[in-house]
Amino acid sequence: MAEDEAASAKKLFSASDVVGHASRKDCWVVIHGKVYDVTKFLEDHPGGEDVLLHASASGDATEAFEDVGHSTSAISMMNNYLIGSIKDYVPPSASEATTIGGNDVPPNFRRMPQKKGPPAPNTFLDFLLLCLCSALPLPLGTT
Ligand code: HEM
Repeated sequence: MAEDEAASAKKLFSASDVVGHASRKDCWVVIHGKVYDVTKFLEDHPGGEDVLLHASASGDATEAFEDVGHSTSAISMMNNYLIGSIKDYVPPSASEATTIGGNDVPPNFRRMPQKKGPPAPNTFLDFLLLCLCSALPLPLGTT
């Protein structure tokens, strides 16, 4: 039946559940809202254990994982380490500054950089033009 699905759904974790599993003896990574226990994979990971530990400590390894451009065989290997998924997962693309469970900042509290709009380009020119126009005498009745 849907045993595969049930197996891959596994446990539901909250963002804070995954905090504190970033050591050589206990290393979880969160990728696309799924939680992987890669402790046993650390030594075998072709990219090295340090990147996994670092990605684990960052709270959400999705971007780091995607940046590497893992092969399809790497992606299919991931199932071996799947232990569950994150409840109410907020993808990192929704906020670059937020890390899941990184520091107890709620996902909807984001410090987005305030983008300043460009200054109005012709304000000064408008001003000059106004001065010029009001300084010019109107040539009325000069015929
Ligand atoms: C369960 C999770 C992961 C699995 C199963 C996995 C598996 C693999 C595999 C099989 C490779 C060899 C190249 C390939 O086939 O694509 C690889 C390379 C690599 N992985 Fe991972 N990986 C995982 C997570 C991560 C994470 C979270 C990072 C974080 C940055 C990472 C960084 C790298 C790097 C830097 C390489 C080396 C790429 C290269 O030398 O070209 N991996 N990984």
